[in-house]
Amino acid sequence: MKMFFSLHCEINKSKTIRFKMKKKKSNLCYILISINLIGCWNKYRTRSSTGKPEVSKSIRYQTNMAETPALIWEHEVCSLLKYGELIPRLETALGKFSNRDSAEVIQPVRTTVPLQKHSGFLGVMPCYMENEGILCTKLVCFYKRPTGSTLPSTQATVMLLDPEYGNVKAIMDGDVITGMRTAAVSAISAKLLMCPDAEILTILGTGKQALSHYNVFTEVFSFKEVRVWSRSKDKAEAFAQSLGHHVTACESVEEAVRGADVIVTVTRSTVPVLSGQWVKPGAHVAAVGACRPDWRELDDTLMKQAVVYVDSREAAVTESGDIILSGAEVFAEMGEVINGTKPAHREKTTVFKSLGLGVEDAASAQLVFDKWKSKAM
Ligand SMILES: NC(=O)C1=CN([C@@H]2O[C@H](COP(=O)(O)OP(=O)(O)OC[C@H]3O[C@@H](n4cnc5c(N)ncnc54)[C@H](O)[C@@H]3O)[C@@H](O)[C@H]2O)C=CC1
Ligand SMILES: O=C([O-])C1=[NH+]CCC1
Repeated sequence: MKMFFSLHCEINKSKTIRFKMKKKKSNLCYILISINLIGCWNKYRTRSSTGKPEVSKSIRYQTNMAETPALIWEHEVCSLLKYGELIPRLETALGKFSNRDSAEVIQPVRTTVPLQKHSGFLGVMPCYMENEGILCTKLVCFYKRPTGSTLPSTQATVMLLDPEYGNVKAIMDGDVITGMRTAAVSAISAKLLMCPDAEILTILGTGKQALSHYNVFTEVFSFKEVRVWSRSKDKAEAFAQSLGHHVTACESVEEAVRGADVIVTVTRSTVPVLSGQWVKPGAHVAAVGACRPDWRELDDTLMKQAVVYVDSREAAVTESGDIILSGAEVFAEMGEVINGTKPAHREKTTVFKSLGLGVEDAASAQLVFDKWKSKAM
């Protein structure tokens, strides 16, 4: 691995400046550090009456308190984030979110800016967890791509900030976080809501989320059968083969979901693909796609026959086409079930409508950062 050196500047009581060299892992880090140092020097140096540069109080503040942002790349996030550690952190975060205690979590519904020309949206997802000292925001662009498009459906970046000073502590890849935290939250919903003897898992869709969902569901549970479906049989077969010979590619949604105990919908569809007619009574559905008020994955029959759980009530009634257009009632948030304030109806057909929350990104990013720091030491 390439090693770079970063320059660290310290100011002692006599206002003399010391520069220290420190090993860093990336050249971009090095560039950022240099920019930061030059910027902070230019901004905060003052001229004394003798015309010589003098260090003001502000630079002491800046150099002592502000740290150079860490840049944490996709492969690093990938190697640092493990479901075994992520899942408990997300359960805690969802529980705190549902307490609606502003000292625990402040997390508004994401702001979305339409990118009309590109059939997409920029989502801004801030979150502050005061008691834990976590201030975070994710920027995520997501798109309604035409069939056959090879462009990514989502691209995300996560930023962690120091809540006291407001400086950025870390900028990290958000794609792995988005893939893993979304799948982990679906697995939490299944852990709480699927029937205890669940044997058959079906995944509708064969993209990024399909893969992260397959990974976590097979790591955490022991299904006897896994089925996958995609609009193109070839894609479904290629996906099934890439996962192993125990995975079956199905021709139709109906064939894929009949008799399944757990169904994960991870498509980019904007119209219903899953009908309640085909869903076994008592099955659990984790519905991950359709995150705009006019997008659907599930039909009205399913939405009305199921007990509906969500990640956030506010987000559900603002962003979920499956909830808004079906008129289905939200029974509980996942966090309420975790907190024990709402029951988990395992015996009934359940839908967990996932939209994705900033608090999930914040908890995940802090975990990545903690591990990155302990490795860097
Ligand atoms: N709830 C959450 O927290 C999150 C939700 N998402 C959403 O999850 C969905 C999947 O995301 P990715 O796996 O990253 O996307 P992807 O582009 O990697 O995969 C999408 C899959 O949907 C299939 N598909 C596209 N149009 C379809 C249609 N009309 N009917 C049936 N299948 C169709 C594609 O063939 C592909 O298999 C997207 O809607 C995305 O916006 C993404 C991230 C987080
Ligand atoms: O939570 C998230 O990152 C997203 N939800 C829908 C698209 C992206």
